[in-house]
Parts: sequence; structure tokens; C-alpha cells
Amino acid sequence: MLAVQNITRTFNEGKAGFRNVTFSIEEGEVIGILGTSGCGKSTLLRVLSGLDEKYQGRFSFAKKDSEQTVGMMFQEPRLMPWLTVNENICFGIQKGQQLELAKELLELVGLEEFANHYPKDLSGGMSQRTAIARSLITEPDVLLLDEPFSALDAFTKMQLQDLLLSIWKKRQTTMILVTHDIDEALYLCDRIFILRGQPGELYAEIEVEQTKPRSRGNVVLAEKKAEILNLLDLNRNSKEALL
Ligand SMILES: Nc1ncnc2c1ncn2[C@@H]1O[C@H](COP(=O)(O)OP(=O)(O)OP(=O)(O)O)[C@@H](O)[C@H]1O
Repeated sequence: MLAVQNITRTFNEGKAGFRNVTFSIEEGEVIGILGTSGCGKSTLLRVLSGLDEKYQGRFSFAKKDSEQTVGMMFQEPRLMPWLTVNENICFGIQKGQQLELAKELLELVGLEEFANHYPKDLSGGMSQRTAIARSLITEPDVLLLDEPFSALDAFTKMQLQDLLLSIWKKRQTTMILVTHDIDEALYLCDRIFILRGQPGELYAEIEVEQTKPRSRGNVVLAEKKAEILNLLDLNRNSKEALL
């Protein structure tokens, strides 16, 4: 559903961003993008979202651009404080439109009782639930998630990962998830792209074939985690690293 061909986005005379990235993804896939800080993960999502048009190369969706809808979610919920939860979710769509969907999404994210509350009344997790519902109100063909849970405590994070999984099960939404959290990527993703360098390049691709839901930290995932740590040069388990 998305083909990315040799795209490059660099700043400051080529010092950073990402370069020569090529991949394609199928409808319904959940793709993880992992890489150390500054390798261009967020820049890549911005390009794919259409927010940044100063790139070289090409990418195309299977649907025509005019028909394509892309949802985006960030690390912070970016809610409007003067709007209720329901109004935040419906912001950007016409009044009266998709009221049924808004109700369904409120239920999906478990916030029916908070529909008329304001963001100041919400916990961090509830705010991100609202942001998830808002990102789905346009029924996007692809949902781009930029470290959506990294500001949350460990337990809330796991609950929201499960929520994302249940959304994927119900709607088969194609997702691209940028994360620093290897366990999160292994728990949620079908394939994980590893970016390395500055500007970042696509260095490796890890396939996670286990059916979802997976049990966190199972042996297969633990082995894949070690492989990813090695690919990122972060595995300090070797003798040399201990010297
Ligand atoms: N608008 C911009 N102008 C100049 N440089 C930029 C711009 N946006 C990003 N960069 C640079 O591009 C590089 C990649 O940034 P980006 O935020 O995409 O990395 P990242 O992998 O998402 O990092 P992190 O994991 O820390 O969020 C960084 O060195 C950053 O300073």
C-alpha cells in the first residue's frame, strides 16, 4: 500500500536527516522504525505524512493521493485545552459528521464517561487515549505514530500498547511506529526497520512472524532483541565491552 523509493531528506549541508531509504509495506502491516537518537526517524515520518515536502526521491501510496488519508500521533497528546474530549476527537471534521464514529472511538479507547471533560481533568494516559481516538476519526489508511507512548509510565505504556493492538485487530489499520523501545517494537510490529548513522540509512530489517497478541519477552522476542541490540552496537554483553 506504500512504496518508498530512495528518499533522502537532509539539512545543513547534508549533516543530518536520513538518506537513500527504500521500502514497501502491505496493507494492514505494523512497521516499527528503530534507531538511536538523531538518525532521522521523526523526519522520515514527517515526510511520509506530507508535512515536509523538501525531500528527494519518491514515495507513493496504492490509492491516489487525493483519496489517501494519513493519521498522525505524537509523543505529547497536543489536545486543545478549551475543547472537551469529544470536541478534541472531532476537531477537523465537519460538525455533525461521523458522530457515530466519534462515539465508537470513545468506547474503543475507554473514555465514554469523559466525553464532556476537558484535558485538564485527564491523566497522561487518558490524554494519549484521546489523541489515539482523534487520529482515527478520519479513518486513516495509514497511521503514523511518533514515539506515542514514550512519555508515559511503564504500566500505562503497556495498557496503551494493548489498546493499539486491539485497534489493529478490529480495524486492520496500517501503522508505522517510530520508537526507542525495542520491546514495544517487538510486541507490536510485523517488521522492524533499523536506521543507523547521521544522516540515517536503512541498515537492517527484522521480521517478527509470531502471531499477535504475543507474550512479552518470550524467548523468540528475547533473541530478536539481542539481534537488534547487536545491529545497533548496543550489546555490551561481550567480553571486550566489560574490559
Ligand atoms: N527542520 C530541521 N532543520 C535542521 N535540522 C533538522 C530539522 N529537523 C531535524 N533536524 C536534524 O535532523 C536529525 C534527525 O532528526 P530527527 O528528529 O528526525 O531524529 P530522530 O531519529 O527522530 O531523533 P530522536 O530519536 O532523538 O527523536 C537531527 O540531527 C536533527 O537535529
